Amino acid sequence: MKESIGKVPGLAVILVGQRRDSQTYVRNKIKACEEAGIKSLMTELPEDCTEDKILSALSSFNENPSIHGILVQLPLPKHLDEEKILNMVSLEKDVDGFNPLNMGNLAMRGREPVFIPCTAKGCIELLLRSGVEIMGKKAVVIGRSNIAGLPTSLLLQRHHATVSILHALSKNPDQITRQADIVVTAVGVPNLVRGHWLKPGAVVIDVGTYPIEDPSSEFGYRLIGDVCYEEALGVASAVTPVPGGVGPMTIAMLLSNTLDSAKRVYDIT
Ligand SMILES: NC(=O)C1=CN([C@@H]2O[C@H](COP(=O)(O)OP(=O)(O)OC[C@H]3O[C@@H](n4cnc5c(N)ncnc54)[C@H](OP(=O)(O)O)[C@@H]3O)[C@@H](O)[C@H]2O)C=CC1
Ligand SMILES: Nc1nc(=O)c2c([nH]1)NC[C@@H]1CN(c3ccc(C(=O)N[C@@H](CCC(=O)O)C(=O)O)cc3)C=[N+]21
Repeated sequence: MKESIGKVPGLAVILVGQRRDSQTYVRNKIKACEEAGIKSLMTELPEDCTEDKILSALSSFNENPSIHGILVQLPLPKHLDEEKILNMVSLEKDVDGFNPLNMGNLAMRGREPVFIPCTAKGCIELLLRSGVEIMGKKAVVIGRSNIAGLPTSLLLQRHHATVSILHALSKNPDQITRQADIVVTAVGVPNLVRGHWLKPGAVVIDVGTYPIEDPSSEFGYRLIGDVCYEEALGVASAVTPVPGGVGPMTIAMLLSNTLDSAKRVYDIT
């Protein structure tokens, strides 16, 4: 019998407000935890809750020895100070990697973050497991948000890609993407990346998800990505689908970070 039996990884999730997309993502994360044998603890707070309420929930999770990972679902309602809240998540339990200190360590040479943000880690994992070489390759990341674009560009850089970052004010984005071996897009604009934006043989990772009405689907909507999938398939060597691509990888990396955190606490290698 394994020594680790009885030592169960624990994840605490804080969800503030009633956003339908956030509720879906959190539900998916909790379901994945159950399937993997990770104990999850969910705190739901109303849209108008005070910052103190969240900080005190975080403080109790930081102290709780059976919680190894803490996740504050983003975005938070406007009246809350996101930086202050994320700063409160203990570095050792920051399985989302969104504590500014973790993010800073991801950006700085010679430093190691305790955890790498899940979407970025999921994108790199997809590349590595598909045998796509990153070192020395030209990568373009479209989008520079703290949650997706920025950490992905930093992580590609850590893997020695030559990285360009495109954003809403970039001019002639297609000319830049056409030079790229790897294109990661995290914008949320459907069909932004067309077939002619791509170099033949490029690898395309589509992080974007945009809900469109679809009465025939279970929840009345379905998700589409940033990439014009059919066009891209005709030019690229590989394209990740939406749904069923980066989304599930993000969740898998959350579980992986939570497990790593628990192993560290229980001193299991
Ligand atoms: N599958 C998953 O696991 C995840 C999916 N997502 C999805 O990824 C998408 C992006 O999310 P998130 O990063 O949080 O979104 P944000 O809105 O925070 O960021 C969007 C980024 O895209 C840039 N942008 C906007 N319009 C354009 C454009 N026309 N051309 C180029 N860049 C543009 C913005 O530029 P600027 O900085 O100049 O404003 C910004 O950097 C969403 O669809 C979201 O649902 C996000 C996280 C995880
Ligand atoms: N603190 C925090 N951490 C996050 O990691 C975080 C967040 N806040 N806020 C929002 C974004 C978005 N995100 C997704 C996770 C899974 C899917 C996912 O599993 N998508 C499925 C489909 C889901 C569906 O059907 O709605 C798929 O693409 O196949 C999508 C998006 C995590 N985020």
